[in-house]
Amino acid sequence: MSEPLLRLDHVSKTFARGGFFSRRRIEAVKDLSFTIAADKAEIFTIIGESGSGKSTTARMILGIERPTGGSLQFDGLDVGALNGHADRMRFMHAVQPIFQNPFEAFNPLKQLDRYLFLTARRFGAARDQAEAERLADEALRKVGLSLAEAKGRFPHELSGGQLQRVAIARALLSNPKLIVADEPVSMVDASLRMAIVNLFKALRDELGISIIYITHDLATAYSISDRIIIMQKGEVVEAGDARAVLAAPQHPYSRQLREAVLTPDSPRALAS
Ligand SMILES: Nc1ncnc2c1ncn2[C@@H]1O[C@H](COP(=O)(O)OP(=O)(O)OP(=O)(O)O)[C@@H](O)[C@H]1O
Repeated sequence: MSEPLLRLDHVSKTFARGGFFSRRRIEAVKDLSFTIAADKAEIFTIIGESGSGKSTTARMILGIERPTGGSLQFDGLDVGALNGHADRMRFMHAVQPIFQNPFEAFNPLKQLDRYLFLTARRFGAARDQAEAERLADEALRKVGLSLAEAKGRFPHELSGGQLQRVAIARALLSNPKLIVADEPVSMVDASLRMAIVNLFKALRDELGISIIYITHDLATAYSISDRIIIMQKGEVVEAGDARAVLAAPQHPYSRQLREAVLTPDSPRALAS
């Protein structure tokens, strides 16, 4: 079997909190292992209540936080110890983040097209302005927008949903293999959530990009996930194929997941 794209091997993260006399250890993530295959793109969902360790996991996969135990490998790179400019650049091209609040991802005083052109020059290998514009337009069209719609506009002139699409377009400019999306729709209007998460399906199917989708939203999680892990207090309490977890739910969270399928938000999930 070929090497996986991403391998988490008994990954843990412990934080120390408090002062000298009242030092407490917080085990944010305990003994987490999973892989994402290199040859088949998938949407891998991490679901769990607040404080279950989802964001800490995302931050370790993105190389922002170092694990205190275990190892994290991405395409032959040790993510916990990225050394040298070439390795860091290769990693940053291949793994792109999407965060919860798109308004925090952009400077409010900077026009959105500038971001896209800069990213196209830096990551997308555009050699001149015309090529940067072409690549930016191509990326925006993949998320249902166009350069004409974004040109000259500031972040506050777009809705949260549109801005999250621009953030996804920017991520696509580096041709990533993996997108780590941490609560990407929790600040987006409920009526637009499905449209954004359905975009992830298109990225998986049409561009072969794997997505790690982190959420506590059961309806969207059920609708788009190939595999799911359910975390509670830093530990995986249930894992497997999304439909299999739903077919035989063991954990209260998986039972809620089953009920979420029956909400008006996800009629398509029921029908499929
Ligand atoms: N930098 C830090 N220093 C100390 N403790 C931290 C730090 N980051 C996270 N924690 C703690 O680790 C635990 C897991 O937090 P984490 O943010 O990963 O959970 P989460 O599932 O993403 O929650 P949420 O959905 O609220 O973002 C929590 O108890 C949190 O308080």
